[in-house]
Amino acid sequence: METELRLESSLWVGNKRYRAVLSGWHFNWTEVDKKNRDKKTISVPVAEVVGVEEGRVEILPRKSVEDTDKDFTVFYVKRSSSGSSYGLLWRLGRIQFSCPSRVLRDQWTKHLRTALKTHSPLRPNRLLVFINPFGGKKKGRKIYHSLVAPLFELAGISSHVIVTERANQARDHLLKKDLKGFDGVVCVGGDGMFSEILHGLIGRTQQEAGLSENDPTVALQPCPLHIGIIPAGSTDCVCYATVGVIDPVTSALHIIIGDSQPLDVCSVHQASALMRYSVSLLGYGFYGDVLAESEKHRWMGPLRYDYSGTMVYLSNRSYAGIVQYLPADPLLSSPRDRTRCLSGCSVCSRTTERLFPHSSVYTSCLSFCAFPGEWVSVEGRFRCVSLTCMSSSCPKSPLGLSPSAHLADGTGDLILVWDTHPLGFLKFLYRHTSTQDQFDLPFVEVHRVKRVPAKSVWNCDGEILSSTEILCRIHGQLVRLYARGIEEGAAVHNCGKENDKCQMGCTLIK
Ligand SMILES: CCCCCCCCCCCCC/C=C/[C@@H](O)[C@H](COP(=O)(O)O)NC(=O)CCCCC
Ligand SMILES: Nc1ncnc2c1ncn2[C@@H]1O[C@H](COP(=O)(O)OP(=O)(O)O)[C@@H](O)[C@H]1O
Ligand SMILES: [Ca+2]
Repeated sequence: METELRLESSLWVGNKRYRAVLSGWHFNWTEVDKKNRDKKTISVPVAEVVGVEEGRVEILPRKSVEDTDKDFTVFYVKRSSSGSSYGLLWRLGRIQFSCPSRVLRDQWTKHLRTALKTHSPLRPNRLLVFINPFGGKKKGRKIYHSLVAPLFELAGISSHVIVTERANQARDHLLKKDLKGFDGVVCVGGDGMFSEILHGLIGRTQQEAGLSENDPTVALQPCPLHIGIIPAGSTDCVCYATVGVIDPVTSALHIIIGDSQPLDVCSVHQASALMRYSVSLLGYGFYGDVLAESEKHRWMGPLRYDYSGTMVYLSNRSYAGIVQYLPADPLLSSPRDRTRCLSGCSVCSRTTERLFPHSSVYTSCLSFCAFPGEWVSVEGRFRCVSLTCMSSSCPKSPLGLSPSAHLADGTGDLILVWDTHPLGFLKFLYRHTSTQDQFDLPFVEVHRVKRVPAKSVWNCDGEILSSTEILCRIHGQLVRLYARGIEEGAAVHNCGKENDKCQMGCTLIK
């Protein structure tokens, strides 16, 4: 049986005395007053300790070490509310302890480092980092070098950094080059850059497994490498929907501590050829037109979407189409159940039990054999048709395209917006920016699905598809991100209590 590490000592922080305790999953320190009474305790899960250094160490504004032999510094994750966003900001906390002897100091640093390894086994040692210097406001390089690289260095992570010189360079690198020794791949950029990494890693994994991505019936192999996203793009939807905030430091800390968030991926085929993979918005009609229009105005940066959205809305278009879908099991969850997929979500973990560790077998089973229900077909004129494997929340729409969608349940939400008068459609769009229910409109339908074939023109995570007739299939938990889902600050939960998870692990939408 594994012996639990426990260490308890009286240590000093400045001129205050503390009782520091390392036990099991937690490291905590309590100020003790002159009469030996306990004051405030700070408790940090060992998995959230970023690093332990001998001496008195600072990393900001630059690294400095005062090499004293009785001191040690602990860096850890500190949370703060993010104001407008739903998730929590993570910041680097720091505490400098003084020990009565060097022997005790060495005991503390050794025990803490051992505990770190034991309690967070997915911490990366070596990362491959791709920076898109032209994403978003073109600040990718600066964001990485000033905010992220010092944290990686502090955590002892070595990174191989590639600043891309062309589109698809990151994807091609992942498909062809030696990836031995890397624990994960990090992209610094937006959803387009993430999509390159996604395609490279899924493609490489299938190549190595001898599987054909062109076969829509094949059970794809899950990717062994984790993906980290440092947001530096225009929409940054995948980051927002998996972390809850667009903040490079928060994302870097999730990478460092080796958080792991599985993600559903939708494969998009035409006839017997793979077109793309999608995790967020696969959208026809309005969203396809906005993307096509926005590509002409890339020079505007992120504002191109606001401009193009307005222009496309004013053009007042609708499209004839046929959409068929295979509904998911309604007993498991529904897109109208008013829950949210948050960190530790039980709907996703129930699926996890079935998918891991033999995910390929069960993915195949869920999609082909064990799945109840029949194909449903709808035909008519649509303003837009969207399929999303996750909520697709982003700063423009904090609850997202489908607020109750799940990151890793093996399903996607299909949103059908029938042709309607312009003000009705504006109401639908506007509701995305607030907490009002965009599905509670007579011309909107939402279905939780496993597969969809359709005829249209598509925006696939920010890329235009050349074909209109497509077959989509959701592959549960095909990739894993360095993230943990959204941690909510002060939310109202199913049980009615604040800041207390309900038994389902989900919370009511505010
Ligand atoms: C009257 C107010 C209207 C507001 C409408 C708000 C609806 C917003 C939903 C946005 C969902 C975004 C899903 C993510 C899409 C991205 O993959 C894609 C590419 O992003 P990037 O690589 O960072 O450029 N972004 C888009 O397709 C932009 C859609 C904007 C629609 C207005
Ligand atoms: N060096 C480069 N030059 C031009 N395009 C690039 C480069 N690196 C990546 N790209 C492409 O730029 C597109 C947009 O990148 P992204 O980082 O998502 O920014 P944004 O969110 O502003 O669209 C992606 O599709 C990606 O393939
Ligand atoms: Ca899903």
